[in-house]
This record gives sequence, C-alpha cells and structure tokens, in this order.
Amino acid sequence: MEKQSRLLCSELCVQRRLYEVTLNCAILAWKDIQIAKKHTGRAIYGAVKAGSYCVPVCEIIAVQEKDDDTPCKNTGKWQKVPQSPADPCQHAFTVFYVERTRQHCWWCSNVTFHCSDHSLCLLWVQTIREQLALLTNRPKSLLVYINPYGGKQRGKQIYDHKVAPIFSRASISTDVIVTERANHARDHLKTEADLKKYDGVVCVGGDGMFSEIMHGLVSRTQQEAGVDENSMEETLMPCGLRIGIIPAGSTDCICYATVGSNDPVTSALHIIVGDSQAMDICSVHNEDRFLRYSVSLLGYGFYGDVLTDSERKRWMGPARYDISGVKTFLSHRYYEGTVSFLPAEGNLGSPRDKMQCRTGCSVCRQSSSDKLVSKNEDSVSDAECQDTWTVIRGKFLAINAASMSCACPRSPKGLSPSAHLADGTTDLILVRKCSRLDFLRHLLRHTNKDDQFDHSFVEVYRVKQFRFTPRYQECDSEVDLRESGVTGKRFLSQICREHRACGCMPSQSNWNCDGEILPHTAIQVRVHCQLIKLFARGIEEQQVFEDPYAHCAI
Ligand SMILES: Nc1ncnc2c1ncn2[C@@H]1O[C@H](COP(=O)(O)OP(=O)(O)OP(=O)(O)O)[C@@H](O)[C@H]1O
Ligand SMILES: CCCCCCCCCCCCC/C=C/[C@@H](O)[C@H](CO)NC(=O)CCCCC
Ligand SMILES: [Ca+2]
Repeated sequence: MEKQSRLLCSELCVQRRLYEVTLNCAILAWKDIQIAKKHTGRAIYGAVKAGSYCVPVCEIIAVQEKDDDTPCKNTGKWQKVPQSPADPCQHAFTVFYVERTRQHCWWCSNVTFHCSDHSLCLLWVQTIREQLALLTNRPKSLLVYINPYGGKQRGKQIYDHKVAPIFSRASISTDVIVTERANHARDHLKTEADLKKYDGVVCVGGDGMFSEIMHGLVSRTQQEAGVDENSMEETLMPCGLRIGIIPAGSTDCICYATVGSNDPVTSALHIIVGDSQAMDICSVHNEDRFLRYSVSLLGYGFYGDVLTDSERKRWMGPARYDISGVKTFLSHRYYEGTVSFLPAEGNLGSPRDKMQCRTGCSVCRQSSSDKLVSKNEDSVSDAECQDTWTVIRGKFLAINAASMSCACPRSPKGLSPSAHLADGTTDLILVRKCSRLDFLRHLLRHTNKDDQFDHSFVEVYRVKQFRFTPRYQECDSEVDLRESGVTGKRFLSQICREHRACGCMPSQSNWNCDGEILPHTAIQVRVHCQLIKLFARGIEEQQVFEDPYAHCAI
C-alpha cells in the first residue's frame, strides 16, 4: 500500500498510557509506546496488533474537544475539577468512530486522547475536522419521515433514542416529519417537499415505509423530467437524492439485504459516512396503466396469499406473517396462468451461480458501465425488440420475482441468495404445483443453507422483463366492477373465488408488491437498472485479519 504523508504525529495519553498518535489523510492510528516493541502479533478486533489501533478517516464520525467536567465523587453532581498545571493529561479530545461488532453490525465507539498542551489539542481537533470536511459524500442535511405505527410501533422511540443523538454528534441537521396517515410521506415528497434543501431522505419504518419514500422520490423525479410513468417503454430518470433506511418494520428486507443487518445504529452510521449503493427498480404496469414500483419481492400465489391474509391481522404486528404463513401453507392453493419473460444476457450470471452480491459487486459494476454505454441508445434494446420472449404455461403454487436477495431475519440468505442489488435484472422463481410435503421442503430451504432451487418443481430465471396473465383473464373484470362499486357482482366473484371445485371459475391470487397488494393480476414488469441510491454499501465480506498492517500504512 502506498504510504500517505503524515499530517500530525504526537505522543498523547489514552487512559494514562502513552501512545504515539499519527494522522494522515486516510488513517488515524495510535500505538502504545511501551508495548509496541514487543510485537505479540496477535490481532484483536479493533486493534491491528496488541496495543496498536487504527481507524480510517472515512469512518470517523466526529471529533470533539473534551471539557473537564467530571462527576463529583461525593454528590454525584457535575462540577469543574481543578487541574494541576503539571498534569500531563490536562487537555483532551474525543474521536467518535465506526467499530464493527457482530454480524455486519456497526457501533459508534470513541477514544479520548489527552495532552498537556491546549494548542496541540486544538491542532488535532482542527486537523481531523479539516480531513472530515474533505469527505464530500457525507450528508449535511436530511429530511426524515417516521412511521409511528410500523413493526412493533417503536419507530419514534428508535429514532429519538438511538439515531437522533448520533446524527447530532455528526453535525447533521434534520427536518423530521412523523407521519399521520398512510401515504403521507409519499404525497409530501411527490408534491410539497423542498428537496433542494436536503442531501438525502431517511425513512424510519419497514419495507412499506421505504416503498412510500421511493415512490414519492421516483415519481417526483419523473414529473420534473417530463417522463410519463404510464408508458412502459420510457427510460426512467434516476433520482438525485439518496435514501436512508432506519429499520423499524416487520420484515425490513430492504435494509437487511443492503446493509446486512436490521440494526438502527448500523443504518444511521452508514448514512453518516455517506455510503452509496445503487439499486434496481421494477415498474409494474397493467396494460397502459402504471401500478407500482418494486425493489424486493413481486410474489403471486403463496406470498400474495400470505400478504392478503396478514393485512387483516395488522394489529398482531410482525407475528401476523407467521400465522398467515402457516394458514396459507395449509390451504395449498395453486393458480394457473402464463408467464413470459425476456432472459438477461451477457455477463449477468445466473440465479444458481453462488456469486452473491457483496460490497463493490463486480456484476453490478459491470451493469453500471453497460448502462453508461447504452445511455444514448434507444430505451428498449435490440434484444428486447426481437422476439426472444420465453413463454411458460402452468399451474403454480408461487411465482416470485426477487430483484434483490430479499434476505431478512426470517430468511437470512433470502428468496434468491445470488440476486444482485443493481444489475438491472430480477430472478423469476416459478414453483409449480407439487405435494404439500415437497412445498414445505422448498419453503424450509429459505430458512437454512440448502439450495431452494434444487427441486424438480422449481425453475428460476434471471430476467429483464416479464409478464403474467392468469388463465381466466375475465376474472380481472372483477377489479373494474369492484372499483365501480357493483356489489352484486362482487358477491358473485367472491363465491367463484371460494368455489374452485364447482369448476365455474378457478380462483386467482393477488400480487404482493414489496408488501402491498396490487389491484390487478395481469401485469407487465420491467427492471430499471440503478434508478435509486441508498445510504448503504451492500453486505460487507466478513473481515479477515490476515495482514493487520495492510490497512495501517502511516
Ligand atoms: N401514520 C401512519 N398511519 C398509518 N399507516 C401509516 C402511517 N405512516 C405510514 N403508514 C403505512 O404503514 C404501512 C406499514 O409500515 P411499515 O412498512 O413501516 O411497517 P411494517 O408493514 O410493519 O413493516 P414491513 O413493511 O417491513 O413488513 C406502510 O405501508 C405505510 O404506508
Ligand atoms: C410453513 C411456513 C414456512 C415459512 C417459510 C419462511 C420463508 C420466509 C421468506 C421470507 C421472504 C421475505 C420476502 C420479503 C418480502 C417483502 O417485500 C414484504 C414487505 O416487507 N414482506 C412480506 O411480504 C412478508 C412475507 C412473509 C412471509 C412469511
Ligand atoms: Ca437486481
């Protein structure tokens, strides 16, 4: 590694031991002077070697001059402690930085350096602050929306106690809106919010809340660019503002699959350090009507039915999915229809290749450069214009399109473990009619390490576009009838849904679109590569301490 030139080097005290402390534009390092020479070589977490520590400047959250207030022994009250002029630790500054703890979780740790010279102390604080000011990817001003009713209804508490204090430590200014109704955040972003004031938008809630923010931002961007969302062929404009997710929902799969955990402090730290992770978005249309966007799961059959049932049990909180999951599994419904898709071509891998999307993913990087090359070409590529659609008819227990892994605490490797966050494709998983036992085997593989695609009744394709038409398309007229309030017909359609055995009309499922029920069953889906950016970096590979000094060249 190229040696960076030193900005500062001083002997400072940490917990009354003398350290050699050095700063260059990339690394802050401190080395215990007495034990540095012994070189035990054993690497411990947070330390590159016993007694030697380093923190990348880009992972420093803040630096603060420490005042001398300490709690008074007798009264417990805080007061100024008189210092002797000879005290070598009279002045101090504290550096707050990211520390990696368990399983992709980050923590805001700190270290206090003491010195006898006030001007030296100030010089350190000022120099570190100057280095932090050079990190232009960090947000200074954020618009925060809190859903007080998501998940276990702890969104506000999580934000106030765990997130707001570290935002303020990092000198990030925030405008906070606690939502008062569903779609409040979406509508505010779409029409009212003065977005020029902010470097990013943060949602505190679950996948549904993220979906609101994403819809608000994407629609606002298209409106301002004059792009018609109802047209499937149009190239959508990427959004300028990054989105941060503070997880406080029931599934939190978007946070989990982009950060690796559903820990609010970890997410807040990714926002503060200004991470950036591009993400694909699927647009969902019914004929010439735009319905919704999806970033995680579009599921028909099993996941559509779980969601439909669980919406009636919202009061149960996250447990509703377990109850509805078991109920839906026992009902063992299958649905007939036709799936057509455009397979992804080129170096985009396959859903079964075990090339998991991780920080700096090469597959997603390649898609990003391909996107730049084709920027001035027609919005629908040559391959897409040619008749290369694959058509599959059948009876399905589930049709799932996973645009990302959909990893979440319920399913740590997700619905499609090798799906990529930003490759411009979605993994289309078709689970054909099979026995209950086989389906259970498949579902259980979502929760362990076994390959859920290794079954004769499961097929999986990496695609750029797909369409679904239910076998009895006329059922879709139910939707129009429902919308126009024809109650007699609604009654009739209800009977037909519940009486597949009578043979008059097989039932249909609903599409689960990132946790929202779609109003149509016949849909057309197109993936838009890297339309938004998140304050995240993808899941980091687990750290290996092979060469403890490699990161610490100073
Ligand atoms: N103030 C509010 N009152 C009622 N509903 C709201 C309010 N604010 C947001 N919502 C809606 O609540 C729904 C669920 O929220 P959220 O996604 O935060 O939690 P969740 O559904 O428990 O978690 P997940 O989506 O991860 O399963 C969202 O679809 C959102 O539109
Ligand atoms: C017999 C029981 C078998 C249990 C099998 C467990 C398999 C778990 C897989 C979980 C996949 C989650 C996919 C994510 C979907 C989200 O966009 C969506 C919104 O939050 N969540 C759900 O629809 C909630 C979906 C919850 C499903 C249980
Ligand atoms: Ca993708």
